[in-house]
Amino acid sequence: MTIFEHPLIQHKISILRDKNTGTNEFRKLVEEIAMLEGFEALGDLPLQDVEIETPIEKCMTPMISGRKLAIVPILRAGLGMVPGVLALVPSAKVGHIGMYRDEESHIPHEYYCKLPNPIDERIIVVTDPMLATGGSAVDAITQIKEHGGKKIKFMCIIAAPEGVQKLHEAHPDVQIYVGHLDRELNENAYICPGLGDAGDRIFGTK
Ligand SMILES: O=P(O)(O)OC[C@H]1O[C@H](OP(=O)(O)OP(=O)(O)O)[C@H](O)[C@@H]1O
Ligand SMILES: O=c1cc[nH]c(=O)[nH]1
Ligand SMILES: [Mg+2]
Repeated sequence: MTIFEHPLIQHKISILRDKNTGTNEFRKLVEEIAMLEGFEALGDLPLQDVEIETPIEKCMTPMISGRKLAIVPILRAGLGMVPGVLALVPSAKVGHIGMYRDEESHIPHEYYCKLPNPIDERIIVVTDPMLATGGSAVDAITQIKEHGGKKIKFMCIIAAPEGVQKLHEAHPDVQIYVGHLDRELNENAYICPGLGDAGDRIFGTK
């Protein structure tokens, strides 16, 4: 697991946590944090030499192919992180997995899945700002693997220790990137201190 200690990420997460931060600012911050996290998480994207002609001469020079990356947000809240990663790799493919957590049982239910096909050769970055019980991330990644996904990274903004443990146990091959590791879950399976309901704060639905 990688926990980002960069002061810019920590500063932006603190503003996210503030209950007085409105939708517009919250959305921008989620996007910016995703870009900062993505810069680090994509440090192993493969390069290939391509021929470029500079004003001086032809040369072989390394480039990233967007065909090597798929971003898969877990709806809804994971959508907020997509523009930040796309800013880094604009031609990446984007899949979607829709999951909602039952309010009583906290068990995730999948309601949508559309992934790039084929997906097996791509580095896949699954985005969701919140890793709480871990149920949504575990099920989404299981679904991606059933579609052939192999090289999977999970990127979140805030995680609870319970979620990290569950995700690591279920998918030990998945690299987990966390903006901040929080204290614990409360009786409603919300992260403490957390930032509340990320989906509602991104989309202004509360
Ligand atoms: O780790 P877990 O315990 O599964 O909880 C985390 C999930 O809960 C939230 O989604 P929610 O069900 O609120 O859906 P939403 O994104 O549409 O608001 C959040 O965005 C994660 O997907
Ligand atoms: O704290 C939490 C837990 C799950 N989902 C959220 O959006 N926030
Ligand atoms: Mg929600």
